[in-house]
Amino acid sequence: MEAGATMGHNLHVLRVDRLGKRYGDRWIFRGLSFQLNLGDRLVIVGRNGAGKSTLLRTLAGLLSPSEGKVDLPEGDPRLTLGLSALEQALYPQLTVEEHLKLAADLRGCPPRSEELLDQIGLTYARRYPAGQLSTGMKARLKLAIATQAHPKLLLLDEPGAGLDEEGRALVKQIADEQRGRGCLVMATNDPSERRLAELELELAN
Ligand SMILES: Nc1ncnc2c1ncn2[C@@H]1O[C@H](COP(=O)(O)OP(=O)(O)OP(=O)(O)O)[C@@H](O)[C@H]1O
Repeated sequence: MEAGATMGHNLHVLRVDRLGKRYGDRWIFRGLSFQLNLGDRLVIVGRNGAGKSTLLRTLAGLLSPSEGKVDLPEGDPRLTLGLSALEQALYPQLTVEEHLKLAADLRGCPPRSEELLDQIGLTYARRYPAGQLSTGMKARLKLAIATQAHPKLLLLDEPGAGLDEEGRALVKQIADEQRGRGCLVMATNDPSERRLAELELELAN
């Protein structure tokens, strides 16, 4: 599959070349090639176990490819890449605002805490420890952490899971903002989230 404009163009944000990942001798996906340019939004769909999270984690550099390669945006990946995923751990004892500060410190970027707390609707919960947050509140905090440095490549794994209507509107807002900033890759089977992206890749194994 090839998404976005011409291959060989050097304005790409993400380029994936014959990418494959296997666990043991079982291939989860193989031969994936595509390119995303500024403003491109791609949704990855596929049944449970099809490999959506595995692909996102491989794009994020958390898993190494079994074959092929991923060209990430130029620059420090702590600033150019943001990932929000269900399995991502939060620190139960740290508060919402301490998470934002820690994430900013680790990235070496300004914390933007006030603005982010307001955007994710958690200003009232800024001093709650993460261990006391509901599922949807945790999902909102992960979105804030992923978008904190305005990454060129934003990777969202089932961002709407656990979110209420206002939380889903937040996902749409983030997807819209990302268009002007870089590109978005989102794994989801949710029909309303699928509509947020112009490009679609279906995984089947
Ligand atoms: N560390 C691992 N070792 C071996 N197999 C794994 C590992 N992680 C995932 N898998 C397998 O890889 C396949 C793809 O899993 P993955 O989580 O990427 O699917 P998914 O499409 O994101 O599923 P879902 O829609 O349920 O979130 C599954 O069959 C899973 O069991």
